[in-house]
Amino acid sequence: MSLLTKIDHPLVEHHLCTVRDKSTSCSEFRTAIERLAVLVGVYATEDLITQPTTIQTPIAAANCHKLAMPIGLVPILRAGLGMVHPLQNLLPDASVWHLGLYRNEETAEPVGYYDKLPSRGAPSVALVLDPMLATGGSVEMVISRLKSWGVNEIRVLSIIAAQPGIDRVERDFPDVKLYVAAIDPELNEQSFIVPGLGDAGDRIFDTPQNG
Ligand SMILES: O=P(O)(O)OC[C@H]1O[C@H](OP(=O)(O)OP(=O)(O)O)[C@H](O)[C@@H]1O
Ligand SMILES: O=c1cc[nH]c(=O)[nH]1
Ligand SMILES: [Mg+2]
Repeated sequence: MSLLTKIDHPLVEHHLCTVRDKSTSCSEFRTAIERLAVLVGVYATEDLITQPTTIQTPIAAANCHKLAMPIGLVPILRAGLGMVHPLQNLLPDASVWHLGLYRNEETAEPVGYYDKLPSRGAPSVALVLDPMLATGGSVEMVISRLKSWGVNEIRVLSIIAAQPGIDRVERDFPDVKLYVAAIDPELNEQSFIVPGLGDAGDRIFDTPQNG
């Protein structure tokens, strides 16, 4: 059974046009990433476990359901920060655990530079946030770290994922669920996703690297 969910939804298609377009402004890009993160987030949380509870409305008692497990959001710095607020809105009680990685420009291998996870207290479910899954190296480094921390269930939320990166994560971590808005076929020589959207972190934070 594949644990990959590619979200087919007209709103996803619409907002993907905005993030892919090189003429989209930085603020429009951020907003579209947030809208896509909500859409991916809804699908990535649709089977979270809830427990029954009774709520007193102004009229009568109502049978309701509350989320039953501690959930952690794990944005991969920097670009993953662009998905935090929309997911926090959906999951206001989730804790947020930051991990900082960048890709070496020559090798495309991930380099870790920020990790303050405590030795204990891992959430039951971790939602890893990163708009881009290219070679899969960054997300695999994070998955390994979360597993060694003790997270039981890991779900990766991405906006655009490349097929080679998906294949790699499915091969190395068959228990990890992937939720993506788009699957692109390939990577270029610099390991950028084709057609992709360029460098997500630079477009979110308006830090162009080449002019
Ligand atoms: O699947 P991979 O080949 O590892 O590539 C994906 C990673 O690359 C980007 O981060 P980047 O290194 O550009 O850092 P940034 O978010 O600080 O821009 C992106 O946000 C992912 O974290
Ligand atoms: O295409 C890519 C690949 C990695 N990181 C990005 O931001 N974009
Ligand atoms: Mg980047």
